[in-house]
Amino acid sequence: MSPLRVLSSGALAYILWKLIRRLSAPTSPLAGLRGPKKEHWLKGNYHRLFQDGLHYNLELVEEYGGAVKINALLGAQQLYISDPLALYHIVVKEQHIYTETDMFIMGNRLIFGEGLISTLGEQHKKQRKMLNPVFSLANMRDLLPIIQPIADKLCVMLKSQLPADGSAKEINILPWLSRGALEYICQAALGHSFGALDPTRENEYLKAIQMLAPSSIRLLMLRPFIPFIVRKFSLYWRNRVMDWAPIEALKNLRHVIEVMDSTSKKIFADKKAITEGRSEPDGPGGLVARMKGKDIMSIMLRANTSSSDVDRLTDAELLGQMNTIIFAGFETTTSAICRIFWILASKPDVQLRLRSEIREAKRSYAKSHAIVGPWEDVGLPYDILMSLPYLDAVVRETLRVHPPTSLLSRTVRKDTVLPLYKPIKSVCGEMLSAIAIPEGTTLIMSLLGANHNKELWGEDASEWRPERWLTATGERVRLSKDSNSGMEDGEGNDPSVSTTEKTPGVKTGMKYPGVYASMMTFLGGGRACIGFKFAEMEMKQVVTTLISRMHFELPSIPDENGNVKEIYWKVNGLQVPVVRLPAGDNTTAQVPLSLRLVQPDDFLS
Ligand code: HEM
Repeated sequence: MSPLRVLSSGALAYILWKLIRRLSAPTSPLAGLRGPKKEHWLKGNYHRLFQDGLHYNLELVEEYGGAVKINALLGAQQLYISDPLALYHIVVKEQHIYTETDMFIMGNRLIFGEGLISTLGEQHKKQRKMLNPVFSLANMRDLLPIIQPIADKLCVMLKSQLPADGSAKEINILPWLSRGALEYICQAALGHSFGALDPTRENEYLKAIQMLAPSSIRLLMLRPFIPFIVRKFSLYWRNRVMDWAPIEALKNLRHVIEVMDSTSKKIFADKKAITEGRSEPDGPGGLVARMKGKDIMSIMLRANTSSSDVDRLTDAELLGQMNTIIFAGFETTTSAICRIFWILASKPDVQLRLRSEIREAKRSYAKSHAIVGPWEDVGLPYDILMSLPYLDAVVRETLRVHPPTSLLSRTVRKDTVLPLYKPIKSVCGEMLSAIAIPEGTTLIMSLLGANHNKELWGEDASEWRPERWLTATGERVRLSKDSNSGMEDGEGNDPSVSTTEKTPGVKTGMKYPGVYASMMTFLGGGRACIGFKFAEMEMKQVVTTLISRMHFELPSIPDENGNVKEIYWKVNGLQVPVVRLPAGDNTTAQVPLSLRLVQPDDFLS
């Protein structure tokens, strides 16, 4: 029998076995909960949630409330959660019960080794303890001026494509912003440049990291098999299966892993040699010298060397953080920055107001520091950049309404009861204020549903309205103690503390347990996004640099068939911007915008 036959027969047998077991199982423990009907015998409702699922996700919450029973793959039933109290229990109070799924942890371990997204329990806690200080405000402050040249270079690359007479040109900004985000994270995380902003330079690592998400998404349907394969087959047999399997995406993924692994080992060895004084950094103008040891990897290596034996991470764990951080910080940030420019292009009044605020801040900083030259060239220091009210409101509101990651899963590790802030109606009409959940149940946390919850954000929850983050006089609203004050690790995320009714996303003392204001975009608790301050800083730096020099508009010129490009964002777990038919193919990720140099009247008068 051919390897393909063996594989497909094995997969079919596994699917049938799972289906038969599920069908013959006693009534599902979630049977009393309401939710949508199964829409596909194999995929349940999953394809509706994860493929272009914005409206489907929001309608689920609207119709069934904060806890919904959904049909998952292979006949399984899962719980879809957006209730704030339930999410607080899941990510903060009882996070040891609600852990990452085996599929997530084992899949990540195969790809990234022993990094933060591949570990659980004490090992994960130990890694967070080492890494949290690396992302401190002090380190972000130091990093910002060092990475400003990336935004400047990105600006030069885009500007060089524009007509000097001020007329507009359509540019697909996605590949440029993606290259910029890659350069940001590689320099900041590794203190290493792969020359991502130089289009003439081919680089295997860059190609590999860019191929990682698409290859993994193509293998989505194989992911449920990962725990079984990892438990039952040794590394030798897993590699043999990879060799045999006639699945292109699997071979691509293997290549990606090999390239990432060999590159990061080489950079790691060089960095370790410099940290331990066995090797000299590059010359005075070189990146290593310019970084002054402020990159995340160098800080981590120094902290590790000086830590006690019990706290020290192994080389495998340190190595595992490199690709993890780059992967976690690349696609998400690219998506968020693209979204901001798309919004600015769609709302010229917002763009003008934002540009005026930035000009004012740069001029005033230049004046107080006797900096001469065009205001556009002024790089703002961290504290000023982070405190610009309108910029902050635009970034915050974009991340709230359009969270780059919309859904995350957890497995319940022991029988438990999940309390709800707002009771839901059961199948028999009873109101439930808590749900009994048996061990082994999978939960889907809807970050999207949480960020659009009308109960907490108001009737206009799904509207993009930056003013909600501003006072009547245009200052930043006061946020709760834990929302943006360096709280990094779940402590202090109690949703009932230090909130006021005027804080966006807060009602009768209840808020979502997110690390970033009251939103769930970066999650909360011990597994919250460790890089959220870096992401916020990068987004603000790129936006201020680019809109100081360039004006962005939606495409308006019809193609040869008279069709104008309309950008549409598909919510597929991650957000994918495409151009709708007939001007586009509705599939290829792209953000074509019309760009021109800034003119004197591109400011508020
Ligand atoms: C707008 C950009 C970003 C968004 C929306 C985002 C969102 C998230 C979310 C929702 C999680 C939780 C994932 C889970 O529990 O499964 C997470 C985890 C993580 N993020 Fe981010 N992230 C962003 C940028 C970054 C950046 C720039 C970095 C690195 C510099 C980063 C590094 C990480 C890491 C290492 C984790 C795993 C944390 C852990 O498990 O302890 N992220 N991120």
